[in-house]
Amino acid sequence: MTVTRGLEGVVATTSTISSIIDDTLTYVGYNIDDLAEHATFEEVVYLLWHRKLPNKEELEMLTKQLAENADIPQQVIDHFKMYPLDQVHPMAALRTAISFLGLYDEEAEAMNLEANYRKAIRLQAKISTIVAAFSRIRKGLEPVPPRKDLSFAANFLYMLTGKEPDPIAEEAFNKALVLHADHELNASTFTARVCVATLSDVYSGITAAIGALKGPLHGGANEAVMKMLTEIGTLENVETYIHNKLNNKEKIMGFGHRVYRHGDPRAKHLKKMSEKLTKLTGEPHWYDMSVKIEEIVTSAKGLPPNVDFYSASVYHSLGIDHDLFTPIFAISRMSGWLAHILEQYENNRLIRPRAEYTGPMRQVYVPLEERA
Ligand SMILES: CC(=O)SCCNC(=O)CCNC(=O)[C@H](O)C(C)(C)COP(=O)(O)OP(=O)(O)OC[C@H]1O[C@@H](n2cnc3c(N)ncnc32)[C@H](O)[C@@H]1OP(=O)(O)O
Ligand SMILES: O=C([O-])CC(=O)C(=O)O
Repeated sequence: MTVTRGLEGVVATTSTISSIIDDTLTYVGYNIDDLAEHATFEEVVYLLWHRKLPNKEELEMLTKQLAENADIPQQVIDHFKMYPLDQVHPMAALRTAISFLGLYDEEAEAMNLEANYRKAIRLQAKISTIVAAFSRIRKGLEPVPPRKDLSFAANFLYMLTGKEPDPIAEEAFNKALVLHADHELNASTFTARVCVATLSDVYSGITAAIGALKGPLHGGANEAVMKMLTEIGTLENVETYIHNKLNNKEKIMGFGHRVYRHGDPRAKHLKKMSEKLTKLTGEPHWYDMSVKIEEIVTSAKGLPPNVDFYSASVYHSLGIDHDLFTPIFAISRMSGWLAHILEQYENNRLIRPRAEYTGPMRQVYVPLEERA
């Protein structure tokens, strides 16, 4: 048996959703740079689910469906109020809430394509409301109900704060959502596909995916980046802090990638946004520190920043609590997970690799009373 640790380089499926070829990322063949510049998140959701950009009517229809399905059951809100709120991470709350939400979906167990598509709309619509409601409840505030007249990006920021975001914040948040929407067979998407390949239901697949995204080697890195920036505190401290970490063989969060060799094409967009937004909020030091960290890590280790690195200072500049950074990643990636889940169902085969056994062999069973 040949063991490929971490399944590096293993091609486990075909897919028509997104591609990473020669460090270029596309969604259904559209370069991420064009989508980041021009597309709304709603257009990207349509693209990932239908493999074509929507025309005007198709986009209006999806936008309307997302707006009409954004309310969440009162039971989810009441459930949040029962959590030990001072110790629950929002990703744990989100993971639990999505699973809980499935209990109130009459079609949760239905396995036909139409029902699964309707569930996709409901999940994409409700995840923003869930994250925003949890954030408010843990602060002792009442949730703000979703508005049907706002874009997906603006509606989330509105539900979080109770105030309509300004156009700069809406544009930045929309771009961040577009950039995070899908990424081929990343760990959380693979998790979702493994789960539903047993013919388990959509809610189970998404719950599993959220669990995988939570870890700091994957989506959790964006929160960890902000923790690092906060710990460093000033530009003068960057050099010593980063060199100490590297000397101790510790990883620098937000750097490196399993697939990209010369850099993550999403990072440059987030870097530009970070520069603009940190200046606007009068906190340019977050950007300056990030640039300095990038210089040191790139020259010492040859590792460029990934999507999580500059997104940290972008979300911070939008006034978002640091432990909501990964749930926000999940709001966007929900679109990709659902596209992959639907694709998996279309042409399913159980995903079941092998393990090379390296433990002891030919052991002799000893009765309990004779064991040392
Ligand atoms: C949305 C996303 O999921 S993007 C990724 C988000 N995760 C992070 O930013 C966490 C930090 N980065 C990492 O841990 C890794 O680069 C990963 C998990 C992204 C990719 O991991 P892998 O492909 O398995 O690479 P692996 O962890 O084996 O690293 C290879 C070598 O580069 C080093 N390395 C990789 N990333 C880093 C890093 N961020 N800082 C320092 N060294 C690193 C490793 O220490 C290792 O060195 P060695 O060969 O001397 O032991
Ligand atoms: O593809 C990966 O391994 C991780 C990643 O960048 C993502 O999920 O966006």
